[in-house]
Amino acid sequence: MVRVYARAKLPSRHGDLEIVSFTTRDGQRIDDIAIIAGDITGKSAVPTRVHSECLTGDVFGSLRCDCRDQLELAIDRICSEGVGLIVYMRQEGRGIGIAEKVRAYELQDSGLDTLEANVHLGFDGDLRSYEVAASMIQALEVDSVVLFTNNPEKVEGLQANGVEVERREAIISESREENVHYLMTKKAKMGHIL
Ligand SMILES: Nc1nc2c(ncn2[C@@H]2O[C@H](COP(=O)(O)OP(=O)(O)OP(=O)(O)O)[C@@H](O)[C@H]2O)c(=O)[nH]1
Repeated sequence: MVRVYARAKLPSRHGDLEIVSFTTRDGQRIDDIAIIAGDITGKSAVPTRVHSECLTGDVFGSLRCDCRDQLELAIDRICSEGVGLIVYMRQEGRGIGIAEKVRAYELQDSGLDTLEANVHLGFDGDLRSYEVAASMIQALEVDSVVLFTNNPEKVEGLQANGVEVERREAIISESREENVHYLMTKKAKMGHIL
């Protein structure tokens, strides 16, 4: 479904990485990207994080969620192992986009939890699909992955789209006063394993 479009070196403050972009089969550029450490082509049990964009956390360091902590744990892990993959999916706000996510935060500030806020706005709790992520992993010719996630739906979503997940590894950051309610809601209502 997707193919590699371009790849370039990405020296980073974490270590030497590579960035890869993709197109659909009919040539449309997609915004989702892969960040790679080492040589993953044809490899099994590649340490892999499929990360959903979180502008507030990933870029601005918001403490409302654990997104940035998880991203940094994953980058440090693949850099220290010298091999691994981060598939960075532009599925901001579990797929509702940044404008609606801010509205969802507004609703959470007045007492709703993260799921109730989505529902109040007329969305399902999670709109993400893992079809494109799976296709990117396949386009990179990765044989199988060790997936860093606490979300069983992510494992199932990749497997359903043909990715061999050798095993899941938890990716747990320190909970903070600002995100403990969010983390507890993910555990209680969204099946996350913390
Ligand atoms: N709609 C909505 N999205 C949120 C909220 N907080 C964080 N997000 C988004 O949630 C996504 C991350 O999802 P999480 O449920 O934290 O984690 P996950 O990716 O399902 O699971 P892990 O692999 O364990 O991290 C990112 O796209 C964030 O922008 C929120 O309160 N509402």
